[in-house]
Amino acid sequence: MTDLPGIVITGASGRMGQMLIRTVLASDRARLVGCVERAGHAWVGRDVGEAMGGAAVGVVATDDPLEAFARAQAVLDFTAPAATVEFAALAAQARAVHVIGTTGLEAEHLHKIAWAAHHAVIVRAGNMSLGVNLLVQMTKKVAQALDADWDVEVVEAHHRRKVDAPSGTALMLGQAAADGRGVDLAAVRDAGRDGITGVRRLGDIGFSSIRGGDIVGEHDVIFAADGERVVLRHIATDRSVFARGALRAALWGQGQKPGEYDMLDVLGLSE
Ligand SMILES: NC(=O)C1=CN([C@@H]2O[C@H](COP(=O)(O)OP(=O)(O)OC[C@H]3O[C@@H](n4cnc5c(N)ncnc54)[C@H](O)[C@@H]3O)[C@@H](O)[C@H]2O)C=CC1
Ligand SMILES: O=C(O)C1=N[C@H](C(=O)O)C[C@H](O)C1
Repeated sequence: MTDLPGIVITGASGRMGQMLIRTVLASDRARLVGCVERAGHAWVGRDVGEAMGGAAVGVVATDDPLEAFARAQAVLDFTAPAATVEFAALAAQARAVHVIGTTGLEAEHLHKIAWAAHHAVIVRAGNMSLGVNLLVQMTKKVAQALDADWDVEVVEAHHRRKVDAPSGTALMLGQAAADGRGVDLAAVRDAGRDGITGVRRLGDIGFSSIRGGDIVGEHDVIFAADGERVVLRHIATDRSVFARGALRAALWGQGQKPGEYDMLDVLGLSE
């Protein structure tokens, strides 16, 4: 039992944090050794099982990430960009595999994460589900097959509390379409249309975001031509799909060389 990889979960009280706690506790391939929340959070100092309204599980939430990471073989991190950058440096210091699910990361954050990956294994993906990662591959293939007369639009829908847009998944799908077409996404990205936008530019990849209620995560990639449309769709109905993917990534990362990986590497879907 004690030889199983020890897992620390950051952002423990969050929507994903709580799902990750349940997933790791239910696993016979890993053990929960720590949970981290931000300083001042009501969970700090409390057993996380009790904080979730159940029985004690023997893990008390801390606001000291380095102390927790030092006891872990992997860190599952679904928090916020500034926190994730800090955790990347600390996980590298502790030589723990850092699984990053956090989205909304910008160039400055990605640069710091890439630096940490010189010293430790990092697995990062805007979506850890098997289904979305298959959709990424399908999107690239369809984009390869269709010319720029097929307008590409990525439409995503999420719960009302999501803070970033377009979603990390939408950006992965847009990147896959751009890769399939052999173009630079930054040059063709069209997000946040409003007002007199002018006609659609040939070759652009458009993004639209819906926010409402408790939607877990829905993504369509639409290829629209004159007279016909191809629509690729993924619907997540339960956050457990992301948590299972994250735990799988943590186990896969044990013994890998330092570097930055994604879920296509973990799932063996890389080309
Ligand atoms: N890659 C994937 O498969 C998925 C990614 N996500 C992403 O994960 C992130 C979190 O999503 P949710 O759980 O819905 O958000 P949430 O807001 O419910 O949870 C975030 C948690 O992080 C904690 N946190 C923030 N700063 C912290 C710090 N410095 N130290 C410790 N804890 C800190 C907050 O207190 C909160 O408990 C988002 O970026 C979201 O887009 C969500 C689902 C799947
Ligand atoms: O914030 C969420 O909830 C989700 N975020 C990820 C994203 O930005 O794509 C993954 C999933 O769609 C849920």
